[in-house]
Formats: sequence, C-alpha cells, structure tokens
Amino acid sequence: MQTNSTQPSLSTRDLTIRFGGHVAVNAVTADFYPGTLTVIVGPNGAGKTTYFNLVSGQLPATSGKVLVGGQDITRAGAARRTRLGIGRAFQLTNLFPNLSVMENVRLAVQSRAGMGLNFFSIWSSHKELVARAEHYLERVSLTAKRDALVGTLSHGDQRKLEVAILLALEPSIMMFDEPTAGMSVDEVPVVLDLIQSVKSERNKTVLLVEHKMDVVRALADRIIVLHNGTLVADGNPVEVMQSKIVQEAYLGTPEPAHA
Ligand SMILES: Nc1ncnc2c1ncn2[C@@H]1O[C@H](COP(=O)(O)OP(=O)(O)OP(=O)(O)O)[C@@H](O)[C@H]1O
Repeated sequence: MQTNSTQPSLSTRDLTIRFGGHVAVNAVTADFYPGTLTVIVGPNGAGKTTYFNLVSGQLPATSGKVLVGGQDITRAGAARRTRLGIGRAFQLTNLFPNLSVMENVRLAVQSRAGMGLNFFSIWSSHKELVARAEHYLERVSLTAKRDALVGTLSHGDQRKLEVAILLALEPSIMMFDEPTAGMSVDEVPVVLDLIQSVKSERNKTVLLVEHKMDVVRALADRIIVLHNGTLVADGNPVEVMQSKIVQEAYLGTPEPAHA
C-alpha cells in the first residue's frame, strides 16, 4: 500500500453497521494517508456508500471506530466531522438551486472563512471571497455559467459545481461518490484532472467510490474492494485488479497482465 506520510489522516477500525440482521459494512479496517487517492470498488450493494456514510457521520456505527488524525470521532455527528476536515461531495443535495453558480461557491468560500451562510452580505466588501470563488469556478470550467441559476444547469455542470463547492470548503479529507456520474464525455477529464491535481498539489486525502474501471485506472493510487460489506482486497491498483478475488467477485473478466 502506498503511504506518503507516516500518520494516517483517516482510519477505520473494525467499522461495522448492521441493518436488522444484515451486516452492510463488516469490520472494515483501513488507514488513509495525505497525498493518496484511494478508490473503493465493489458490486452493487457491497457497502461502499454505507462505508462513506459511516465515515462522514451520516450513519452511526454499530461497532468499531472512525479516527481522524488519530482522534476517535466515532460518536461525533456529521457537522463536527466537517469541522474536523472531512468533506464529502453529496450527490447534488448540498446545492442551492435558486441561487446562481457564483453565489453557491461564494457561500462555500464564506463558510470556510468562518462568516457563515449570510445571504445578504455585500459583494463589494467581499472582493477576496469573490476572487476565491472565481478561482474555484475556473478550476471546474464553469466561469462562463457563473450567473446561471443552479437549477437550470445540466446534471454534469451541477456535479462540477459540487466539486467546486467541496474545493472551496478546503477539507483535508475529500470524499467523492461517483464524481463523473451523468457527465458528458468531454466533461469527465475536467473533473478527473481536478481531483488528481488537488490530491497532489494540496496533499489531500482523497477517497472515491467509483464503478467505471477507466476512472479507477486513471486515478487510483490504491484500490480497496468491498464485497458483502467486507474488505476483500486492498493494495496498489495493478495487484488488486489482477487478484483472483477481484476477478471473481467484481470484474467478472480477467484483467490483462501489465508489462
Ligand atoms: N438505511 C438502510 N437500511 C437498510 N439497509 C440499508 C440501508 N442502507 C444501505 N442498506 C443496505 O446495505 C447494503 C449496502 O448498500 P450500499 O448502498 O452501501 O451499497 P453500495 O456498494 O454503495 O452499492 P451501489 O454500488 O449500488 O451504490 C445493501 O444491501 C443495502 O440494501
């Protein structure tokens, strides 16, 4: 497994959740490091989104632990986890559809700057915030649509905006659930390049749930495979993609050997 730092920024220890008799995430232990992008793969219903929910605090663990920088946050709510640096791009649920693209990003920048979500703040007194918001819009290629109402954007543009908002919040741990879902072919590289560059330039810990194998290959430093809630493989992409368990459990067809 690749590690760029000795201290993990995020860890789970035997993390488990049961829904009635069903164990959706079963004793998952993993460490995540700054500057490393880990892709979590697995068949439908494997527990990927539930694992994300346990890490970001949307669901309470039945047992096990979540640690950020070594601090046990298992009992912390989602808001506290956000303050501790866990940021998650939710699938379009954290956008304000009746505000413009720029206003959405400005609110995120403002929130990061500790000024709260004040809708009535005066633009001219916030040149710095606007400049930063513009920077994030440019990074996701949405500058031309800055004044459009978010509700009128295409699905792909909304997903890009969501990435801009996550960047603006500057979390140290960034979680993306299928970030390119619903995007057109030409939009996909913009987001993939961005996630890649954020990871390396800013030394972020990035976790990604992804189904598309071309995206996994393009981005992953490390792959974790979940199957029936259990971690069945964890390691560098070449090893994991070629492992028997992945071939059988997930990929279905043999992955060609790499030179
Ligand atoms: N709130 C819940 N109540 C009961 N069962 C749940 C709940 N959330 C998830 N599950 C179950 O837990 C299992 C894991 O679901 P999860 O959505 O995490 O899988 P996934 O790997 O993300 O799948 P997909 O790739 O289809 O999104 C499934 O069997 C699902 O039905």
